[in-house]
Amino acid sequence: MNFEYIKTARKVICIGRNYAAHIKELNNKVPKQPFFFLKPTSSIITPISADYPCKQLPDKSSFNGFNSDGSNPGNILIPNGTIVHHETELAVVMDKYVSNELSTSISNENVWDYIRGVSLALDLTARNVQDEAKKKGLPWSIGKGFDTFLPISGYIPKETLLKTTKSADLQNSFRLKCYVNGELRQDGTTDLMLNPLPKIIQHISTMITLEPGDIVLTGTPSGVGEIHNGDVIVTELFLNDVKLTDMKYDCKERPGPYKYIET
Ligand SMILES: O=C([O-])CC(=O)C(=O)O
Ligand SMILES: [Mg+2]
Repeated sequence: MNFEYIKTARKVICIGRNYAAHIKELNNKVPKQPFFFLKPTSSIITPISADYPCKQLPDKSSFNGFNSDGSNPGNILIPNGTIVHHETELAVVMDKYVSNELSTSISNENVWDYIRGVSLALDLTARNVQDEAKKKGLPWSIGKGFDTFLPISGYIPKETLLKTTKSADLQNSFRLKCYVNGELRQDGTTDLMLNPLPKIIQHISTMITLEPGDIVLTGTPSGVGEIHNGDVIVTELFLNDVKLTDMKYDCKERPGPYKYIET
């Protein structure tokens, strides 16, 4: 697995509410314009395996930088008092500076000129922290940005995608699955995105310039739900019927003094 790409991500930017069924399950409205939020790179973890053993962190620490190969093998940490939801998402890795693009200039055909490859991500969300922020007009940064809230897979270059499928229509060919303790919770396909990749990238570029290496999360399909200390989360990314990658994480209690208290 190649995690080198994580070192070049200067930001992680995410679209919210990009699948109709997910909007409905959380009783939200379809946005009139796409909207975005950021996740800090300090929230990134990568899977633990024989090749990538769990990092020994300094006392009390829940993030201490990336290994020289870009990995940060760790468990999902559940902060005290939070209700954490899994959101499995397709991530794309940018290959170019993209700034102030016109809506006519990025198409389904040329969008892959802007993208270096893809990976599989979990946009973990402290739903009660986010719900309070939504109600009070406060930022989502903490609900989305706790340490370990961005589990991410190794990188799949676009050349592999193009070799794996004969179809030129990559946008509509990915499938995402998420299991909690063996139970299938999410199973969605990227043809259901309300804003497809060209629109996501073009829109972001009109407000925030995308830089090579930046990671863009494309929104979650329906089926989000709670995860708790002791749960095992497995998520999978397919291109048509071919599994591109998967990830497995254990959930543990977050150490340290944080406890969710209403703002
Ligand atoms: O927290 C939310 O529901 C917004 C979001 O990230 C998504 O739709 O993927
Ligand atoms: Mg999300």
